[in-house]
Amino acid sequence: MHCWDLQQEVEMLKCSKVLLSQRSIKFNSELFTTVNKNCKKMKFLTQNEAINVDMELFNEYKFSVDQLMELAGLSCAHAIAKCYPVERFKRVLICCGPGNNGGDGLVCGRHLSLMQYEPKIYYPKQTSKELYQNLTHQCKLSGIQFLSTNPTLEATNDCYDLIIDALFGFSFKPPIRETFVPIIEVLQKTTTPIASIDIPSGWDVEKGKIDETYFEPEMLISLTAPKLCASSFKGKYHYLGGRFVPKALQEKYQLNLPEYPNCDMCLKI
Ligand SMILES: [K+]
Repeated sequence: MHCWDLQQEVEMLKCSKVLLSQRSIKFNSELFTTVNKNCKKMKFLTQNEAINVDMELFNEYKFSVDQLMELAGLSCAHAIAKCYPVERFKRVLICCGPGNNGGDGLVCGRHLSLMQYEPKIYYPKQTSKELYQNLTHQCKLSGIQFLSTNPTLEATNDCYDLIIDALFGFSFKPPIRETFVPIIEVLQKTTTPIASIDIPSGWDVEKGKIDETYFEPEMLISLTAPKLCASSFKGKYHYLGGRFVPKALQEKYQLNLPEYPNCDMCLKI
């Protein structure tokens, strides 16, 4: 990828009146940003903004959790399949947390199994809510095995080609509670690539890597819009998923999302 000065690039686009549907630009050596077709920088959300967008989708737009989770999990499965082809990354471990991020992981697993992957799920803190019970039931009937103990470092290195991190999303508040410390420690040391859903688990939603408990995923799939911590993501693949935000809501929060190509569920940013 070329190094560009953002301002110069925007000026150039303005002058030449070229409309580009999306463009990834690397500037200041590390920080990636994307400019939409109106040359506006995509917004990276604070934790409160992410929670407010979420609440508005449910309260004002009357979406149900099931609806959005299905689309979010499906978009993650599509993004993963683009970067990790099933021929080489068949054996997938999905680590699911207690909230909606974990639910996205369950949905993603079901879709990956339909795409011929062989996922297994580690889901240490299950809830009795009907939605999660149903998602778990669907995974089991799809032939997905649930692990009863924390996977060891050796198992993650030898028995899996890819790990999906669906432990925590935008509601995470550090520090990591006891139940999840062992799996986070394994994720820090494993040599198997990790794809994180929405937030790399353990990262502060806004400040990113604030203590030694963090791991570096190879892939990040930001849902709805990237959160502030995504600006310090250094992995190979950053995707946007969750193509369900109505235009009016995008405008209200000035998300400046890039255009998704055609009917794709996800977009490389
Ligand atoms: K996550």
